[in-house]
Amino acid sequence: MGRVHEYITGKIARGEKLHFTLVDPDKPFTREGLEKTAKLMAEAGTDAFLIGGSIGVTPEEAGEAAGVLKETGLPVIVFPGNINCLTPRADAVLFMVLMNSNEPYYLMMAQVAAAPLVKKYGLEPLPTGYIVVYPDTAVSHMGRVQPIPVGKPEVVLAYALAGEMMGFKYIYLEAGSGSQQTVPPSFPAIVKKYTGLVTIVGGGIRSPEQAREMVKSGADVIVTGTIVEKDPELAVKIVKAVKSPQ
Ligand SMILES: CC(C)=CCC/C(C)=C/CC/C(C)=C/CC/C(C)=C/COP(=O)(O)OP(=O)(O)O
Ligand SMILES: O=P(O)(O)OC[C@@H](O)CO
Ligand SMILES: [Mg+2]
Repeated sequence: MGRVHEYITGKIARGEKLHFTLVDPDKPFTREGLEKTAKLMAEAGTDAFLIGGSIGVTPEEAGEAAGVLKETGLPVIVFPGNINCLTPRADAVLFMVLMNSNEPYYLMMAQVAAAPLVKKYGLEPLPTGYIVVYPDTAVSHMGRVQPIPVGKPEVVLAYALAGEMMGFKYIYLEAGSGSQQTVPPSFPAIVKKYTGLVTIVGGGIRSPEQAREMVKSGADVIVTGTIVEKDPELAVKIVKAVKSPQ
């Protein structure tokens, strides 16, 4: 596997928990504003930047955001809502299958459309099973998601096992950006117990306590986006909670 995968799994092997900062290049940003946020999050200890959005990202915006974020020296990973988010200025891409989608495009055709571009751009693909738990977010709407029953962690485990058997290295348990609730802690817990997948958890994490709970439940990587936009100082506290859960 490539350098970004080595970077992530190396940290996990050393017992670290990771934090990724999500930047949506569709949200209006100035170079100065983004530089400031990137610097703040990098100094707090975030481990990488994700760039992407469900709707409206132009390749130019993705490229500009990647260029600014790369100045921190941290990896920049595309988190694609679609192929429009791909940019050669990033280091890697979460090469995702939206496993609980009812839409063939998100199960195979997005990947077919993306693969030649990922190759041409020289992006490192990080093979990822993406599971969106709740309805009522941009991602669940765009992705035609079949929600996961919250009281049934064994359902999420079955997806994770299937993903692992197909060769994925990452599983992303997503509540949805801006969600009112996080994914149930029982989800990362069961995935961590029975698979060797790198477990990424995101959506609705707005406090250090929630982040700590996810990490203690087994999440390897915590993603925050909305809170970084709304309250960067609180986002810094969340990073610190991830980095030293107790
Ligand atoms: C392999 C490639 C290139 C693409 C795969 C494409 C797939 C499977 C996409 C899954 C469906 C999807 C729409 C994912 C979006 C994930 C994402 C970047 C979410 C970021 O948050 P937003 O949904 O933009 O949140 P806001 O509503 O807060 O802007
Ligand atoms: O914006 P928030 O709610 O932090 O969600 C982050 C990420 O998991 C969204 O895809
Ligand atoms: Mg968005």
